[in-house]
Amino acid sequence: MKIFAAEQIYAADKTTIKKQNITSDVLMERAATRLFEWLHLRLQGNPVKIHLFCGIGNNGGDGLVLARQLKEEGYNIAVYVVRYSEKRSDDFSTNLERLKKREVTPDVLEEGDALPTISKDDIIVDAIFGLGLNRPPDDWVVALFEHLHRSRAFTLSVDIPSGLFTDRVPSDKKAVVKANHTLTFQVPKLVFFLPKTGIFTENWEVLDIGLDQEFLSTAETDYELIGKNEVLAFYEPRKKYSHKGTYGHSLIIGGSYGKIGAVHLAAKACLHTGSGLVTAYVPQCGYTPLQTNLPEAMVITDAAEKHISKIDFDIEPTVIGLGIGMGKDTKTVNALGQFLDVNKTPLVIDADALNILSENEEFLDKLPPRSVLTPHPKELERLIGKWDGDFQKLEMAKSFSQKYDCVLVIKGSNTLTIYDGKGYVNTTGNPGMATGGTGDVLTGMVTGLIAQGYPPLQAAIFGVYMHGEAGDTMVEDTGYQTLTASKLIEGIGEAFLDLFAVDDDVLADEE
Ligand SMILES: NC(=O)C1=CN([C@@H]2O[C@H](COP(=O)(O)OP(=O)(O)OC[C@H]3O[C@@H](n4cnc5c(N)ncnc54)[C@H](O)[C@@H]3O)[C@@H](O)[C@H]2O)[C@@H](O)CC1
Ligand SMILES: [K+]
Repeated sequence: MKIFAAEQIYAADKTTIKKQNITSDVLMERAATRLFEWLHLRLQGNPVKIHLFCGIGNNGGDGLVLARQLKEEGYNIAVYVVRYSEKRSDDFSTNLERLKKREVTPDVLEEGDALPTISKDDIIVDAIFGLGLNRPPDDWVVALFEHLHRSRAFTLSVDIPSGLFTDRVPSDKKAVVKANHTLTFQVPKLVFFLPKTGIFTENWEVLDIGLDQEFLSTAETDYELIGKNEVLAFYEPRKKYSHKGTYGHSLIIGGSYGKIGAVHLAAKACLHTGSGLVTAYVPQCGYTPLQTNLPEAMVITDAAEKHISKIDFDIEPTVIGLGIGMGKDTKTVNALGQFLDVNKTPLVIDADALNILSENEEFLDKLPPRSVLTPHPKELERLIGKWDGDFQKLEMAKSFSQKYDCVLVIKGSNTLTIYDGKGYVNTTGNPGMATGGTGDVLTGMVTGLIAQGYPPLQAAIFGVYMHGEAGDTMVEDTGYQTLTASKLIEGIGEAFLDLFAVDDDVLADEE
């Protein structure tokens, strides 16, 4: 699913109005009707108090239309106009008049006014600012936001939590409404997925308001949301007349004394993702544990006992996963530099190899085109430098990926894969996966996909999705705290099966 920038949404709005020959007022009515339907379906006439806070722009207009429709259905509402500006949008004004005709006169809130009492069992509708926010809200509006937050009432934001910009991180956390749920129009917004801005809404949901399909399907966007539909397009079925050679040979290079488990996890995940053959290249201390515990993998050992001192092998791997548990011993650093001088095989690079690259920038020029780098936030910072906010981080990551022609997988709650100026936002995964070894599993999975012929970008996007899906499947049995990297590997099979699973609802309909 595409993620549109605010300007594109305004343009989609305009095109829709023109092509459907409607007024903006009709579009607002349609959008707010979707909000009403959402609430009405859940509340079924429940007399709970609903406080609607409306700004003076079109977001506020949506709130006013919703208030009118709730009133007509007999709901217990209180409406407030948050007058943070003298200006009013036309559709706001039209709908204010319509509401007044239904004998609902909103309370106007201005600087210095007493704030309404809200009980924790009430519902707040936040229609104060939408996509049009262009500067931080005034202090008294921030105080209102804090008042809403303190009430602990369920807060439903319209389109976007008020105070959240679409293109930058707010400098003051208090200056944004904390939404329990956001009903966003037509398309998800990038800010829902970034660590410093995603925290302002616990959940989000898209409401289809019938914006012009042609515009939506033809527009190019800088970001895309990756769910099952997107990755299904990449999936390569296993062929009947195939053999292990058909699915590539992965080489996992890494490990050091005390960190052989990382290689074990990566190699095992690589096998579970479908790599035809997997070989591990480890220091000698890794030989016995790997041969004992992972019989499917072959093992080549370095001359050194406890760390990699020279990367030297006589096999021809399809792809190499590099760096897990490798450490940064001087000999290892030299070995990596010499290896990169001669290597032409596609690479997936993680962990200590990333840190070595950060400390030896000249190595970056030696990477084969479209190498996949999988940094967590700290490793990313070492690679691309410090950033100021999530948006600058993304721009810096894009430049880095362009400069070195690499696929950059920024690991996090919503892992973001960057390549060729575009970002792919993953939707699977959960906090249970914040545990040692899950990154090694991801490296193994992406390596295993490239081994089977998936191009590096698709392997990264698909691997990240499947990794998260495996975690989501397993956490249902383990709970967050007990999910481990080994468990995650067990979930990879389920993640593949889930790609083609038929929804229970569909089956129920057929019965
Ligand atoms: N295509 C869509 O997605 C649709 C969008 N609609 C709604 O329209 C919204 C956008 O409406 P607007 O463009 O009117 O934007 P807002 O409703 O966010 O209004 C902000 C208004 O306040 C001013 N302003 C911005 N920051 C301020 C600040 N810190 N202090 C004081 N004033 C400030 C702006 O100049 C603007 O007039 C969307 O978020 C959505 O809720 C819907 O009505 C219908 C369709
Ligand atoms: K809002």
